[in-house]
Amino acid sequence: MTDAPWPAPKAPARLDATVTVPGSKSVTNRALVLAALAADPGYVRRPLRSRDTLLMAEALRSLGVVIEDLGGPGGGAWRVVPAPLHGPARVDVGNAGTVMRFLPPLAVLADGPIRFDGDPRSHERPLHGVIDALRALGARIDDDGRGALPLTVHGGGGLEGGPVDVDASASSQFVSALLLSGARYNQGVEVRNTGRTLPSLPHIRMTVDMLRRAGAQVDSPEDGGGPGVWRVAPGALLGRDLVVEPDLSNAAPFLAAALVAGGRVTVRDWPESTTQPGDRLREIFTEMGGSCALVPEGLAFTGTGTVHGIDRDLHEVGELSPVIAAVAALADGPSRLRGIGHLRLHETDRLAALARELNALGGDVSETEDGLEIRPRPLHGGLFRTYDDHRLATAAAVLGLVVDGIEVENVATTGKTLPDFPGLWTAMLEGVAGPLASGV
Ligand SMILES: O=C(O)C1=C[C@@H](OP(=O)(O)O)[C@@H](O)[C@H](O)C1
Ligand SMILES: C=C(OP(=O)(O)O)C(=O)O
Repeated sequence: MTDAPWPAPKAPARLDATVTVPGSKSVTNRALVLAALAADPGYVRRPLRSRDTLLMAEALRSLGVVIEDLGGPGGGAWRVVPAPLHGPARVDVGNAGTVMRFLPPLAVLADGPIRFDGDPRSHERPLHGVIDALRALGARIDDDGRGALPLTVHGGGGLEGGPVDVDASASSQFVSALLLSGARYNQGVEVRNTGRTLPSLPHIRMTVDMLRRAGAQVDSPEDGGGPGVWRVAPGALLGRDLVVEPDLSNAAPFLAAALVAGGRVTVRDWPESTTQPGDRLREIFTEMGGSCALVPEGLAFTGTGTVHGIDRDLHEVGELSPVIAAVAALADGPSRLRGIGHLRLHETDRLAALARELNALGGDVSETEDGLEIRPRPLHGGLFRTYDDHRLATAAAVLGLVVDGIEVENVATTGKTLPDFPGLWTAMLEGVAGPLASGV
């Protein structure tokens, strides 16, 4: 990346903005997969159009699925017309966990070889849970033996399916991946997590919820289905007409802005009920000193500029950690962020990157085995390196609101899940931020 660093803007005295956050990555990519596997056409409205979701759409198209862009305001809509899945095809996963994990279980249904590859980092991210499980269920996969990309799935036009053990301690996406395609296997699928831990449970709940809304019969541990066991019965999936919720994890930096700079930021169209982990921000940022209310327009979040430290297990909401760490570095007391060892396997080693970059600005952050200890100290300006990680870049923008001279390396990396983050951020500081979503 050769672009000049982005000078992160300082906040005005008091924020007062209403923000439209684009659609959820996790919902958009699940919706695309489920629509592609359905028995009839469906609509994905207000989809996120970012690198991760465009890669998903392109991958499905390369397998024969028709995805028509209907355009329209507020993200517009995609019409998804399922079709028999064909190989040979090549899938570029970029560095999207959802693409590299969700699509191999779908590719086994195709009638030819599907080659998967992506960014250099995608070769380091764990995929063994998906590869081993698919092999145990009867799939033929060629890889280089590391349990990672690149690989070829030799689609045989179907899969027997049935019970399978998976160690999902490295990523909840292993479980979600198998469940999403499981209804299309002859026997369905029964996934048992053999790992000692399981991150990001809300994302598995999202998978279960979206499968059920598509007509699948799913048992989960939460309905007494046995600890760590999920079952999807074989059967057809329905095409849906679905409106994608705003991405609440990407709402994090905007809410954090009100917290650290003081003032109010309202995020439009905050869902009343959701499986997105970002909904926990209401509680986490309230504990850190803010207050919030669901108002007709969305979630109104108010801060004073004074932030408190927290001691919290974040394993269910790991993707919120980079922004929480940035806020914690500006607090009036220390923080311990626990239960997030799996973040070492995300877009970058997020624990190492956050500690290194915050310390380079004068902070006092240490890595623990499963998290971070953050002892706030006055920070100074400097270059914040982002390691091709969208959430490192948005975390740096939060620091820049109150610390002079923060420059963010490769801010364009935010495009993984957020189109035009700098534009949205600047508009927030000017008090507007984003087109009205209502009426879409
Ligand atoms: O299923 C999903 O949509 C996701 C699950 C989580 O992955 P991990 O369980 O690997 O943390 C999360 O961090 C990621 O951003 C999105
Ligand atoms: C971990 C993340 O992404 P991915 O879907 O690539 O795993 C993330 O968005 O924080």
